[in-house]
Amino acid sequence: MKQPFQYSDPDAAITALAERLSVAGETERVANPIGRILAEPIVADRDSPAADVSAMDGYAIRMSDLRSDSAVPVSGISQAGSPPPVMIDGQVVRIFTGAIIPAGCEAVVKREDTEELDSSIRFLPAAIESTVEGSHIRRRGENAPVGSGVMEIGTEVTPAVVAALANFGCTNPVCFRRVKVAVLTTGDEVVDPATEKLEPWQLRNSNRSAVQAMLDLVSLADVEIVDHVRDDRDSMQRSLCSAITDCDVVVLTGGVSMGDYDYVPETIEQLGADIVFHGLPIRPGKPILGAATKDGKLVVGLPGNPVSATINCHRFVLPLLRRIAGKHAWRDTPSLVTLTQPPQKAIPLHTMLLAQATATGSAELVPAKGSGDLVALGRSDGYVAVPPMTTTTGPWPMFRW
Ligand SMILES: Nc1nc2c(c(=O)[nH]1)N[C@H]1C(S)=C(S)[C@@H](COP(=O)(O)OP(=O)(O)OC[C@H]3O[C@@H](n4cnc5c(N)ncnc54)[C@H](O)[C@@H]3O)O[C@H]1N2
Ligand code: MOO
Repeated sequence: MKQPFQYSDPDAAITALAERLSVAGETERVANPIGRILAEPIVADRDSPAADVSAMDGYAIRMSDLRSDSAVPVSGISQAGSPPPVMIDGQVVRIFTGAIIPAGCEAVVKREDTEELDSSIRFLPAAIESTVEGSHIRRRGENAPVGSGVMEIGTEVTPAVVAALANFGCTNPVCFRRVKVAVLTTGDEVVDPATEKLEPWQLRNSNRSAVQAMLDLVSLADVEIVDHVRDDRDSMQRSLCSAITDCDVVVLTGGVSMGDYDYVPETIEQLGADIVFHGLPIRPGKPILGAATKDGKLVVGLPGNPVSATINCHRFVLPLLRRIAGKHAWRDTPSLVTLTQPPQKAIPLHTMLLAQATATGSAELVPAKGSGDLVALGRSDGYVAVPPMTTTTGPWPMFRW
């Protein structure tokens, strides 16, 4: 670990590492694109809306018929799903939301602004006062004219995007391929979570579960390799070498600090990757390591302590993964929260404190004994990032799991 730190804050370190990474190139057509990143711009295949349509249930009128002294006959119906009727001079057409505006119609009057008689209507004062030319008419192409850009390359496909794509007939867009990830945990003391009988010097592998679960949630990654590496140089070299060869991203946990068996940093360098930072002014996670291979693959060495590994996987790996996956807006956009009580100690590090959301814009710190406290981790909704030497309640950014 280098002191002084190469970067003064986590965002600067993330940016420096991001600049060294290769962004997704390969693409594929995807039938269920939710959570994926568009690799082609989506263009309107027709005007949206495709014709002038009514925004209300009511009556299609000519402005010259808008009078309060006598009833106006209703001569036809325009309903969604059918072509419109011809509009006869001096008569109105009953129209429904989404139905096509008949030729000659200049405005739509809401049904509740009329008195409906047997085969005619009277306009109520509200209609006379508020109706102007174009009232309640959605114009052809006002959302997007045919041929215009609807969605850009690099957009993440959310349910809202799926709706927009469906509207333009795009059900299987071209997306960037998923990012291949290797998850390597380390440590002779670490055993499989299913192990029932453990010695006091053993502990269950919670980092593997945390990292894998986090990657499963983002839909951008395929975890191709999950490996546990013993604390010896050869095993580390073998595992890391095949992980770097087969995957775009390698996430390691443990073995990055100053211990005699912390082989991660030297092995990363031996395999030809450049260490962009090793050690940052953050807590938890001071020994974190970020590296990039010559061909732009990402290698992150997360500190082994479970709270540190989990928080820093979220803080560092996820945004960089989104970047590699081709997402345009890859950085986190945490919302601001005010803490219900101030942090207890001012320390000269960027601190990430486990927290529970209590209400919109407010969060409570989860009491934690340190970065091995998995109970506190499990009770948290995320973490709040507090700048160095700060004991005020914020508002500070809250990152949610
Ligand atoms: N001399 C120094 N010692 C340490 C420093 C330092 O700056 N100077 N930093 C401390 C900090 S902060 C952390 S965090 C740890 C990180 O150390 P490592 O990344 O080398 O992690 P390990 O030593 O391998 O493990 C730490 C801790 O976490 C447990 N662990 C490891 N892997 C797992 C896993 N997969 N699941 C659950 N728990 C795991 C491990 O048993 C240890 O208890 O270094 C400090 N030391
Ligand atoms: O990353 Mo460490 O968790 O600050 O103990």
